[in-house]
Amino acid sequence: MKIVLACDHGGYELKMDIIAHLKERGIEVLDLGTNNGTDSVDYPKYGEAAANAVVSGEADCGIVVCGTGIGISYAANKVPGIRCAVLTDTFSARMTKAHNNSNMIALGGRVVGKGLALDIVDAYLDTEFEGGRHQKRIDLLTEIEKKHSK
Ligand SMILES: O=C(CO)[C@H](O)[C@H](O)COP(=O)(O)O
Repeated sequence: MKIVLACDHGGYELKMDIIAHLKERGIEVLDLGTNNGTDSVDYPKYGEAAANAVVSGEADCGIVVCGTGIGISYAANKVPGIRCAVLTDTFSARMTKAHNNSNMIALGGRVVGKGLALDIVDAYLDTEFEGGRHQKRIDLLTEIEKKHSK
């Protein structure tokens, strides 16, 4: 499995903690920046870049981090085919895979601490999509996307 990560300056430290954790788990990582927490950068570029890596198949899923997780999730969700959830708890982390089959998650470096963030990442990665009635709902989401991309 290969996971793409990207962040802005507000998410840099947490992203690096997540990368270290993923490597400990033996997971391959693609890091698209930003590369420090001091220079101010614009989260839309990083969210889009990570999302592109997911929809192209270069990565299996993505984790993006900004100050709150919100702005960078907006950017990722603008890319057709992306379902990116902002997460602050482990129950939602499990559900967003089991029910929503999210292919990206977003975290806030100024919101969640390292311990909780790593638990969220593990809960997301270790849960399987349940399919069934949930697939029908995801298909409905895709229909909305298609309708509005004309
Ligand atoms: O959380 C974010 C977007 O949702 C950004 O990280 C945040 O807005 C950056 O703020 P600043 O430029 O003041 O560091």
